[in-house]
Amino acid sequence: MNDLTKKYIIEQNDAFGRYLTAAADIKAGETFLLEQPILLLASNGDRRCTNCLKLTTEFCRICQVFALCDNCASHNEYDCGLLAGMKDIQVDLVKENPLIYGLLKCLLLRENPENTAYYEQLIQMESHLEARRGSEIWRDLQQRAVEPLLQSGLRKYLKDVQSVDENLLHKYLAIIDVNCFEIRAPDEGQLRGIYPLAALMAHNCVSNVQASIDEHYQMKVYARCDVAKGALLYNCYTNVLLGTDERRHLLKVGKYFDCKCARCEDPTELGSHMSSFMCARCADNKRAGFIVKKKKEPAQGQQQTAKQTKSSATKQLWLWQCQQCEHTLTAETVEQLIERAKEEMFHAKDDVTRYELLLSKLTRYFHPNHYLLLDIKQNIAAILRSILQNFSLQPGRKVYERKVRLCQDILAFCK
Ligand SMILES: C[S@@+](CC[C@H](N)C(=O)[O-])C[C@H]1O[C@@H](n2cnc3c(N)ncnc32)[C@H](O)[C@@H]1O
Repeated sequence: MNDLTKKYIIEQNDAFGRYLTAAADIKAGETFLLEQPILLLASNGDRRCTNCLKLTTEFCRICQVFALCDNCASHNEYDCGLLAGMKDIQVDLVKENPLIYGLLKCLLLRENPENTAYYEQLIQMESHLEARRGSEIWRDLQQRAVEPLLQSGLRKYLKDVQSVDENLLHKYLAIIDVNCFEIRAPDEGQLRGIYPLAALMAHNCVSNVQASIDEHYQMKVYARCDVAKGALLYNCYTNVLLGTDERRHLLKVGKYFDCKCARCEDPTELGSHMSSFMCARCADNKRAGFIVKKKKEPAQGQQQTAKQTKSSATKQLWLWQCQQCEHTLTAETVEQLIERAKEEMFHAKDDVTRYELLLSKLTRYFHPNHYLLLDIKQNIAAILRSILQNFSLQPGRKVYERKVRLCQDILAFCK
């Protein structure tokens, strides 16, 4: 390891598990962590060449298990040799279930004596195995990865065979889901990478670090702002351009924790109003009022009755209320407004005129900074980009101006 190891410390507490803090002052823009992945995996059941990671339908002629494209002569010698020696396995079962490859890569890391240290790092990672047990994702992966792998017959060729059971395989899948970084694939689509040190950083919806991954899959993590010695190094695990409810939901179902960062806890999302609505009553009175989601003050003596379900109790903890006039919206109305807007966005797909009309219509109900309006702006900007790249369409000055304006609006949120 290089000198950068002096820039961070691994610590642990009950709230976050393990996390990183700054071991010294880190300046804005300064790189404090460089890391290579211990695993690179295809996403979404894609079939990718195990060597160059491009999409392919070809397989290695020697081991016959891993995908290998025509442009690549070979892949990892140890993996290929071990698999080639497994004479009576059901190769078709492996090929038909591409999610098996993630498991296979974890098992091969465990097998290879040269990779013991990497495997130790992998198996120590947070899995939230018990929270996943029996869930929908558990059942789905049981069917599409765990069972086919166990039925393929390759288990008997692995060391310490008794320990290679459903539990271990689900643990691998859970570790990947909780810890992976999304990476752009060399052709199209996404890959998933496991970077054990970078994965230790705790989450915050306003991060103080930025991770970038180069074409050789090396990750570089640098500070987005000055970070004082002793401060936590926070990465953002989710899309910063989503509203609080959406971010919290994704973090809960994907990473198994309730985000309590300052942005999630603040009804105005630190003044950005990315989840706020326009108050109709204030608009009637010719003033601007914004409806935000606030925690309800519990009435004195009010207690949750045994009959209340957990979700109804959770809903009752929140209130959508105007900061100016205290006018309220019910949670159902808010849900409907969002669902209807999403439906209309779906139907406007790829049509700039429909998007622009929708944008001006929704501005009556949603705060101009609302994340759905931002999403529409991004969609319009993407369409305008392709128009501007096509000189045969002879785009006029207005198209350029609109594109610049939209990009300025979007960039304002990325600071
Ligand atoms: C990528 S791992 C981070 C490393 C992990 N803490 C460990 O000990 O291996 C993500 C997990 O860390 C914990 N975590 C990260 N950020 C958190 C936060 N802001 N609040 C609560 N838990 C957090 C959660 O358990 C989450 O599933």
